[in-house]
Amino acid sequence: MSTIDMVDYGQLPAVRIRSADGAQAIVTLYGAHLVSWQGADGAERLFCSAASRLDGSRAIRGGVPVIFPQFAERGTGMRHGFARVATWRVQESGAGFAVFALENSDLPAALAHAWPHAFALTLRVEVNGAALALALKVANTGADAFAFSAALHTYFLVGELARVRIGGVQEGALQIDDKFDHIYRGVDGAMTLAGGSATLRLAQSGFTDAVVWNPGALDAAALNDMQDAEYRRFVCIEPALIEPLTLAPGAAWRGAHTVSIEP
Ligand SMILES: O=P(O)(O)OC[C@H]1O[C@H](O)[C@H](O)[C@@H](O)[C@@H]1O
Repeated sequence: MSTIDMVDYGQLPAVRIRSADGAQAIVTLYGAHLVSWQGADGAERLFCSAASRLDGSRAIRGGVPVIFPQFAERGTGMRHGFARVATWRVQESGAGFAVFALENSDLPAALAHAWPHAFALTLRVEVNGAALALALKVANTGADAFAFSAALHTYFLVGELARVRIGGVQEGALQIDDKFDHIYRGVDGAMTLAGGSATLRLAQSGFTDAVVWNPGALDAAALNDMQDAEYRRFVCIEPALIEPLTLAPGAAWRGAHTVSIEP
């Protein structure tokens, strides 16, 4: 069986993508937010907070938020941009994949007003046995250039934060035990994440940077959409394009993120 169907995720309509070999992903239309990914082994690989709102009133805490057109507070617009709080459409689907789309004309007036550019975003989500492939495309469909940043703010589920080892971002493995927030610039090779139920191999293209983030105990306690102890259950490794890129009219940019489960 290889199909997509509509399911509810909390109060949010979502698309479930299944591959013939038993992998599956769930993506809410709110944010084109990948909230669950399981390889054919049936193990969940993404963290989603039990305290997250799932009603469209604020961004989902976990999964893979799509960050566009600004990263964090590096800009004058909404923190981490509006893509994660906008409602996307299903543009296409097939064996083990779906493509989600968002254009400026889909935005509520207030958001469209605050970022008055003509754009077309697509996010392609594909799963098969032991791999997840995400591809974000940003196209300038207007008559004027615009600048944007983007990221796929992936929350990986781990067994215990202190046992996590991240390879490929620095000399030797990176270990984290509490608050950590760092942008690694010019990341081009593969990264690895050990500390979940299997080692994951991460690769990215188009995205020039990788952000590694965990709020740590104090900041997690201050977040009202995360339970206090949950910070020990995830690490964010985010393919990112931090420095704003200027896109000419008619031009497009593509960023890809693939995650493979090591046997
Ligand atoms: O709470 P959010 O708006 O989802 O942001 C969560 C985090 O995102 C990124 O990883 C940033 O580097 C962090 O500084 C930020 O705290």
